[in-house]
Amino acid sequence: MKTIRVNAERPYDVTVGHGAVAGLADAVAGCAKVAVLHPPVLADEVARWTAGIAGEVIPIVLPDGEAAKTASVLASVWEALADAGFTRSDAVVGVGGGATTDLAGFVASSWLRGVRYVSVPTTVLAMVDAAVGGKTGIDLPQGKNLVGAFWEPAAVVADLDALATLSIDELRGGLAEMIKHGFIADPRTLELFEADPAAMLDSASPALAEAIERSIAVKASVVSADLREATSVGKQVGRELLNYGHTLAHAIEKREHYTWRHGDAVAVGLNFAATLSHVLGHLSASDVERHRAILTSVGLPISYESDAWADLRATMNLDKKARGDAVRFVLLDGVADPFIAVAPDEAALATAYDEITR
Ligand SMILES: NC(=O)c1ccc[n+]([C@@H]2O[C@H](COP(=O)([O-])OP(=O)(O)OC[C@H]3O[C@@H](n4cnc5c(N)ncnc54)[C@H](O)[C@@H]3O)[C@@H](O)[C@H]2O)c1
Ligand SMILES: O=C(O)C(=O)C[C@@H](O)[C@H](O)[C@H](O)COP(=O)(O)O
Ligand SMILES: [Zn+2]
Repeated sequence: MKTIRVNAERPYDVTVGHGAVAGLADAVAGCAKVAVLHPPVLADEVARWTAGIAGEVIPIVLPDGEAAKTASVLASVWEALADAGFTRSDAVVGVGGGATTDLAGFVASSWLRGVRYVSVPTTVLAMVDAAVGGKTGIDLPQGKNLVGAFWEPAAVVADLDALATLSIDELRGGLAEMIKHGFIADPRTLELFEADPAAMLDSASPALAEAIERSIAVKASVVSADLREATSVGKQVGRELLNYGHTLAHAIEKREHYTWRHGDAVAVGLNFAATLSHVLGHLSASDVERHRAILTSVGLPISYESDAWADLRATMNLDKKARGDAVRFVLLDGVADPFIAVAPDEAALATAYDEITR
């Protein structure tokens, strides 16, 4: 078992390892009621994992996956909490993938203006990224994660045993964020992928466990330094760093009406961001090729539709990094050497997109 400290506004621990969920009862000790939000597929696990909780457990079943991140689901959970007489001595727990933890965290941030929140991520993506760092929220038809709050968990419990039931496609989606962490901050992660891509697709492999721990450490370190994502400037890159690949990824997700896996969209977005870095004269061609090789070695997509650029470019204007009508990208000069590009040349953007189309 490993404990990784997040030292932002309200310090908390991420506990990661086989059997970590045994720590859940302690994380909600003293809470009279514990609302446990989860997708239908995890009902049995939730019953087992919450059996040792002293307070009253109130399971709330959410729609599966991204369908949970809507205003109507949010409102329905608020009403369930009201009906249950949920007060400030109670706690919200999110058990599931990143969609569940994003919604559950937002519920906790907004109920009575904020109650205790504990995150129990059950996908690779949620363990290494979504459950850590306090970004919560929902989607709108107009754009991804457009409504939300920063609300830090009191604890994150990442039990690697939970990954045993995850489909290979969902596991793979999480690898995209890990590869992102590798390129922005941790070359050793890239070496782990290059040494044994198949091990990264095996939920029980020690190599995946090591890479997950490294990835959580990257995320913890970045959000500890800049929880609220202050505007980054040039080579001074704070939390916006974690948005590498996401400007295009979120536009694809919106275009696909949130039916694409986030991780798959991020994989395409990483290829785009690397290619754009190269087109603008920064990243070397071999480093772009390294992105493509690692992403494809684990079966992630790197291309998107050739006729979609105008639509995707328009959506980017609502990206949260944009300021006024200046769209901004996290780009790389090299591995672990990021910078912020403000309003890059439109022709360069189109050229880079053209290079990643199928
Ligand atoms: N807040 C953040 O910092 C942050 C970071 C990255 C991603 N995100 C968000 O996370 C979401 C993506 O998360 P995700 O990839 O985990 O998707 P997800 O939450 O939709 O989960 C993927 C699927 O796996 C199922 N599942 C979850 N755990 C399982 C398990 N142990 N066994 C079997 N099935 C299981 C879910 O029911 C779902 O069908 C997106 O909404 C993205 O925007 C947020
Ligand atoms: O934690 C962050 O900050 C990130 O950017 C991590 C991303 O992987 C994640 O998808 C996040 O939800 C995107 O944030 P957004 O502010 O662009 O919606
Ligand atoms: Zn992401």
